[in-house]
Amino acid sequence: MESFERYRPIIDDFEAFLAACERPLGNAVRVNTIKASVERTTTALEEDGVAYDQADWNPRVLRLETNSPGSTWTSFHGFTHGQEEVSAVPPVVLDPQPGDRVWDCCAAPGGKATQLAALMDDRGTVVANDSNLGRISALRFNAERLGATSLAVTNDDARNYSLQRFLFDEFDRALVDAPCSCEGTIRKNPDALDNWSPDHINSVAGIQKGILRRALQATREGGTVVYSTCTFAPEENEAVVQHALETEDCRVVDFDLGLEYAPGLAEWDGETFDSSIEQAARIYPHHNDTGGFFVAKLEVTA
Ligand SMILES: C[S@@+](CC[C@H](N)C(=O)[O-])C[C@H]1O[C@@H](n2cnc3c(N)ncnc32)[C@H](O)[C@@H]1O
Repeated sequence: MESFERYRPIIDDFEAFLAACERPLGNAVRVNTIKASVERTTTALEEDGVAYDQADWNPRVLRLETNSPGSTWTSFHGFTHGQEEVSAVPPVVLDPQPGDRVWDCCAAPGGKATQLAALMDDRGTVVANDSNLGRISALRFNAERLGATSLAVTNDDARNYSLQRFLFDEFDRALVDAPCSCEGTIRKNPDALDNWSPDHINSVAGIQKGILRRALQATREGGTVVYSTCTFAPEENEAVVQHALETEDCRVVDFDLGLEYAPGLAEWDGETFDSSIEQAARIYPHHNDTGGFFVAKLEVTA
């Protein structure tokens, strides 16, 4: 937790933040509406004797009072998918519509890609890409288990992704759920900070900038790109969005979310960020008793 000291000046109620980071995270699932409605799923959970709480901001997210959410009847049947509550936020912010062409640039193991397909009623195309071949099998498995037939899986580096293989030459929307230093997963994974270092943060920030730029280039004018990480480091969040504003035709836009969060930072370590980045969301563990996430929404302007 020592590495979090650098965030003392920017996090409100820092002691509450630290205390929340030390508490283990409860189990949450997302209802897979491709296979079953929320009502059918909650009825099945009740019949199974599994207690749950529906998230205020999203009725499709259920907090389960069981230590083995993967062993419930609803999970066996693909009605639910184990997914951290806060991890369900970026697809909701992207707001894909049925029929859209959506690129999930960093998709494995597929929690958000299958959520995107569900939000689109499984109509349209979700190109679920990941550069790590070892994680692709989990992505395929989850797509099949959850019945997401609109998913097409590719295995490439998103930074120089080619659209030549498709019958279209741009996407309507893209999600960059970037590889990151994972500080915000500390409640789920107490070892998350074992490999923490400023060098690692800076090296992953370079990859993030490349992926976000490519996502913006591959999305049509007026289309939407959501950039998210499960980390607090401003080098991987506001600084990456700032780089995109300086190098691509895009702007940061506002969004509504029924969750508590802090705004994007105005400055960090001597770097001043564009004021529009304050519309991004910094979701801290002490805000909603979740993990940590950063989410920014961008619109392609040319
Ligand atoms: C935070 S995880 C994605 C989680 C996923 N969105 C989900 O909800 O299940 C980041 C992913 O980025 C992938 N990745 C890392 N570098 C990449 C690159 N250059 N291009 C595409 N994917 C990359 C990693 O293999 C990893 O699976």
